[in-house]
Amino acid sequence: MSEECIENPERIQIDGDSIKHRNQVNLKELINPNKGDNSALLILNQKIDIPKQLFYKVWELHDLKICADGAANRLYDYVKDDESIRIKYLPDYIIGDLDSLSEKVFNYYKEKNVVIIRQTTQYSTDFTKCVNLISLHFNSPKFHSLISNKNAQFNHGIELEEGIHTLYNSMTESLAFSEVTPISLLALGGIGGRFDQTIHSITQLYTLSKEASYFKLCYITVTDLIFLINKNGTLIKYNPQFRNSCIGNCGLLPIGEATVIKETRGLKWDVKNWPTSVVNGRVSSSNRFVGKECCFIDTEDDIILNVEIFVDKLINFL
Ligand SMILES: Nc1ncnc2c1ncn2[C@@H]1O[C@H](COP(=O)(O)OP(=O)(O)OP(=O)(O)O)[C@@H](O)[C@H]1O
Ligand SMILES: Cc1ncc(C[n+]2csc(CCO)c2C)c(N)n1
Repeated sequence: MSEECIENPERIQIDGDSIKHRNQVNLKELINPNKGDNSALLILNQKIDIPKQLFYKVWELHDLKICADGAANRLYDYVKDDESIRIKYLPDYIIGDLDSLSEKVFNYYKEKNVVIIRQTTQYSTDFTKCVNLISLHFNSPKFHSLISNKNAQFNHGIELEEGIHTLYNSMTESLAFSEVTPISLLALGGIGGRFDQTIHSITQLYTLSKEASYFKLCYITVTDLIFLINKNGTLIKYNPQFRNSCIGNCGLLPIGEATVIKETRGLKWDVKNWPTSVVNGRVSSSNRFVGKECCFIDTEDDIILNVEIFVDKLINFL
């Protein structure tokens, strides 16, 4: 079959119910998780730059808050000198090799009984340590009994080098993925800044999709939401007012591997049988959603989607 590309009007009706799809993503739920999911906000080590109102709202909307190492400095600094606010926004965990966590911030959160776990391995990033910890938090009774041991143990009884990874690996042996409650994971600070860190963040989308698919990971930045679209048909749903006010352009980005976009429905430029590849310079960038309430993306392999967001407007819809 030969490739096609058509240009649609600014709004078209797409009947999502009549399209066979294996996966579904609700755009708003990437930020405001479905109540049936477990949810976590992961703060990575970059200056927090989203508007304060939005940050505090997103904080409230997530069950668990985790700082990757020096991200705790960023959280501490975000509230400037307002102690009455700082005390309200205590993370549940700080984890990492602790090379970037300042002594002042370490002492502050330690005194407030935040669980601070040191993991010294230089064979995984603090990001991965966080992701393993989040899964243990929601799925491992053994991890909970370690953490809740009131006899203050060194490093909460977790082996210093890679105890979290060891606990995680032994937990996954007996974990039936299909029975695990989905974890909505919103990550702040993983994109932009240092490029190797940014690419590492993208690898996590693929890794979790393959190895821990109960995670629904999405990055939020001041300009974008970035997440993975599973192959073989995904319906992306949104409220029309939300789309009109908060959403701009989008890009279908075959970062991990070249693929074929079998079909899209509801994009400004809809394609069929469209080979896409970074190497060959064929990427659907600067596209946008024109389906009134949904659009459909069907690819032969997983692909990354970025969706432009207007952060100042988002707060009105959360
Ligand atoms: N500039 C950045 N851009 C994107 N993500 C970042 C950046 N800096 C840190 N991060 C994320 O925050 C996490 C914690 O940051 P931290 O400074 O502790 O990094 P790290 O894991 O010690 O890495 P490195 O030793 O390479 O600096 C990192 O694992 C990474 O996921
Ligand atoms: C092939 C290879 N490349 C780089 C590193 C270094 N490294 C990877 S993750 C990490 C921790 C960052 O906090 C460090 C230092 C390695 N171990 N193996």
